[in-house]
Amino acid sequence: MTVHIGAEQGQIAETVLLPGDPYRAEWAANKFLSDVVCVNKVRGMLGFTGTWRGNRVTIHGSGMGMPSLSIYANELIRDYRAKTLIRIGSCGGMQDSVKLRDVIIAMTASTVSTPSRGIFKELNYAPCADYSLLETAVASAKSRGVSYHVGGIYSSDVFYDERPDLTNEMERHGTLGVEMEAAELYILAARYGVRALAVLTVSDHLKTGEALPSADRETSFGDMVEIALEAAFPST
Ligand SMILES: O=P(O)(O)O[C@H]1O[C@H](CO)[C@@H](O)[C@H]1O
Ligand SMILES: O=c1cc[nH]c(=O)[nH]1
Repeated sequence: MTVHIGAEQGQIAETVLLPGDPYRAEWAANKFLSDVVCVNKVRGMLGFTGTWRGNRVTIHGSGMGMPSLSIYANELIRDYRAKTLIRIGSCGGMQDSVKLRDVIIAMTASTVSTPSRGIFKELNYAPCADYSLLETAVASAKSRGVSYHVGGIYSSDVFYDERPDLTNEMERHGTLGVEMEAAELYILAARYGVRALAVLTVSDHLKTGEALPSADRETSFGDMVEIALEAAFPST
């Protein structure tokens, strides 16, 4: 057990899928995994371990925002020895070409700040996805025939943005979407020598104002879950 995760040693798999929403973790575990066991309930941040095509997988909520993700990712990596961490999140679309329910596979994540800012000081570190996960996720998205995009996203510290000037610059520089966790996940993965990726589904759009209801964010993003699983366990 750790401060924030009640699982016993051995109850967390080496591969962990990380939705922000703990109820999405519960939905995805019950829908896609077999032999599912709930391994964490501390603070309502649900985690489940099961198997997918014979491979052990944990699906665990990360909460919203990089400080929360950082707590869970640190404990999963340092205390439970997680080796592959894939965020399965919702995001806001930032380009006209990006539509509601499209999948975004995040190559890199820009930020204003992260919990690691204190370490990097004046350095603008470029957080990036693990290439092997990225490559297999793209192949999976392609073979599933979903509408997907690969490129840079923005990991924001705020959901309610007060800096439209920055949003404009982000859009102008091709940023595909905005969410709130991937950059710190990529940084922690680099620090501890593990693999990370973020596969996102567009739940709303900054330019059109469209938005999916919260029930859809919780339970309707199956393609991104299967893309994440296929990325972690590519069939050879
Ligand atoms: O749907 P999740 O995975 O929580 O991701 C997005 O949704 C939350 C904001 O509503 C933030 O956590 C953001 O990153
Ligand atoms: O962080 C997020 C997630 C979804 N949509 C947004 O606009 N921001």
